Amino acid sequence: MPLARREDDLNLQTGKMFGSQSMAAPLKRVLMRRAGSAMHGADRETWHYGPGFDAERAAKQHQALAELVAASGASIEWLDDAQDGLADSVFTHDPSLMTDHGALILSMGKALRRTEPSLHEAAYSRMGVPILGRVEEPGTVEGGDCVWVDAKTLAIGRGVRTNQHGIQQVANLLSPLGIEVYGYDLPLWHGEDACLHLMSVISPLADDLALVYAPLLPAAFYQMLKARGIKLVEGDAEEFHLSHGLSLNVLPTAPRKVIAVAGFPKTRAAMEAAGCTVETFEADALCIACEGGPTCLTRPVLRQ
Ligand SMILES: NC(=[NH2+])NCCC[C@H](N)C(=O)O
Repeated sequence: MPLARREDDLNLQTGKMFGSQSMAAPLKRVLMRRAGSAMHGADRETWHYGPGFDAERAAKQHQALAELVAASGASIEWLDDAQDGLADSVFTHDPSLMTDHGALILSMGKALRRTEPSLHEAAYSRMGVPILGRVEEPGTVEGGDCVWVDAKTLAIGRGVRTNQHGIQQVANLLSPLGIEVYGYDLPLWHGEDACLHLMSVISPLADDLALVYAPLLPAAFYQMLKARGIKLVEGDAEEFHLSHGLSLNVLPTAPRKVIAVAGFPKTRAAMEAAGCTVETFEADALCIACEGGPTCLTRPVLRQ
């Protein structure tokens, strides 16, 4: 029996438990890690966190995000909760990527995060999610650099966190599945220690709609989005700068239903004018201080 038929039969029997080659299809299952333990005692300078970082408030803000995610109908799978000093492991978007055929275990560009992919691999093995492949050193790819433009097209930002070796490995793993992988150069922006991912400058809101900060988008990526008829909503420039880019980091729980960081009314109004429903949570201590927003704090396992 062809593989696709066998998978369909299995899904009918068991209910689909993983798979996602879309950025905005309804979120059904997601991997997260509690901030209370992981960020406990984190040293601001070591992690490149801003002066607003406060581990206790970050934990509360993370809890508020988890409540919004759960209320959207997604079930949350928690990574092992431990005070292992891996403060950035709360940003579960980055160490792995989901496909309809299983998870890709990635390889981190930020040295302090190198061991995080093994936490994801352990969680997937517990959850029964197959591993499609692994990115190996010297290749690096972080999930925040990966954007599904559609189910057959993956865009990857090449920058401080993701290199050409890594992009080539992902292309080798995905091209037998009929998926095209495109690499796009990112600017250096605030330097090698700061976090600028491809997802820092775009948040898909639906299959045909995305929130962008166009001045920092790779030009060829911008042209691809336009050529594919994806409508672009411009995030307000001042709010983008004030928030260190977090005003743009928006998590869709379904097409045009999103969770955003509170405090950026112009960006919110632009999304609402494009037909989106926007929920927000306070995230100064967790997101703005630590360079990662609601998309970064979630690794979708099943979107359908
Ligand atoms: N997907 C993301 N944008 N993740 C943000 C990660 C933030 C984290 N502090 C880091 O520097 O790695």
